[in-house]
Amino acid sequence: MDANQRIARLSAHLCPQKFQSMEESSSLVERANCRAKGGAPGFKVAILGAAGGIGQSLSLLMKMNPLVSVLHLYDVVNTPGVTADVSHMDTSAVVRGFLGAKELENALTGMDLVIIPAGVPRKPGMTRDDLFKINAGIVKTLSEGIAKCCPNAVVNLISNPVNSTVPIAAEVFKKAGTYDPKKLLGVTMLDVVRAKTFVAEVLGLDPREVDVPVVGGHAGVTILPLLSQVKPACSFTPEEIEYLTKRIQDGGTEVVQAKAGAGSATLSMAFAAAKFADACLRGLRGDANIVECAFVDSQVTELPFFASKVRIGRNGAEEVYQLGPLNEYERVGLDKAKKELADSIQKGVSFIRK
Ligand SMILES: NC(=O)c1ccc[n+]([C@@H]2O[C@H](COP(=O)([O-])OP(=O)(O)OC[C@H]3O[C@@H](n4cnc5c(N)ncnc54)[C@H](O)[C@@H]3O)[C@@H](O)[C@H]2O)c1
Ligand SMILES: O=C(O)C[C@H](O)C(=O)O
Repeated sequence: MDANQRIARLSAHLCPQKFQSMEESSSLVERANCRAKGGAPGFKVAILGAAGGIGQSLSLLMKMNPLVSVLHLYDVVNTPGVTADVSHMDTSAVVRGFLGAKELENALTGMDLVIIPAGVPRKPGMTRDDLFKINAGIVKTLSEGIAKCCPNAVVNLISNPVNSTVPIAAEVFKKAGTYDPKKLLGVTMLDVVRAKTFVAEVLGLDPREVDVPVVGGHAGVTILPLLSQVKPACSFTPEEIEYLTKRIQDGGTEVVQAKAGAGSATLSMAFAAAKFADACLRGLRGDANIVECAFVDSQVTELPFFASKVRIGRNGAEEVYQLGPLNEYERVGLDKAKKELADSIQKGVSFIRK
């Protein structure tokens, strides 16, 4: 291959839609895969909704992750620009962009981890459930693509309402015969990130030294911080417990109101999603003791899905931990959380079963 041919191939690399022929396309993909294998052994990760508020920052952060060898960026708008931009970062992951429904299958084929921040965000006055109408259909379509093209991938689902979108994805996978409960994880990491920040503020500690389990789900009262289990061990006054619980439960609304119509949390969410994805990749690699909170298929309560600490291993969420001892305040909170969660889960299931 002469120098001109090499340049032509490399410039087509960013935008598969510009390939001249299938032959060129597959040879290029092969070449990129070789490069990924040779230069940076690692995982293949797709971000669906990569051009959005979360998606762009998350693309940046995943391009920085040394465990990622191939990064596929998919959206229905603006992926070429985001892909060109992120691909100039001098880290080892090979970045490819995919634009529109006709490229979804190429975006998904061969992926180890699929992260989904696709869908509309809240505006002031809305609940997460108000997003169901639009986001349920988006999550259904993307899940159908995953079932077809990368049924063994671990899925990190961010799109709201998480309490319903995770059951939607599960139902799609069940219908397709590909459901592995260990591989579908609703991302509640932002609740944990907030809880660590707010608790550390009260205790006067570095947030990185603090551990706060947050269980239940990802909306209002379904977000249940277990302040009695904070590490390092500490005690709070009843006023502090009330303040912290409410602030953690309303963290999303705090950002929605501050953004005043310009969307919801994107930067802190991308940070949380990147942290969570990194934990999943370390688990897939076989690292021991990777434990994070996530909204998963669960037998911890009578509900089919629940957020709690899970151990992430080579097969996904390999172990789902019990809640541990709760105090009276948390038991009351758990009852409220379960009531709302039951309806949200059923709404997701019914959307697919009709
Ligand atoms: N789980 C959490 O903790 C958490 C936190 C923050 C936001 N969210 C949710 O994440 C979602 C995205 O938020 P955002 O601020 O990035 O929104 P955004 O509007 O900035 O970006 C969403 C992106 O999704 C894309 N999209 C729409 N339909 C698509 C489809 N069919 N396929 C692929 N991409 C599609 C859009 O083009 C857009 O680029 C919202 O539902 C929001 O509520 C969840
Ligand atoms: O609050 C929202 O709508 C977005 C997200 O779920 C969050 O917790 O920030």
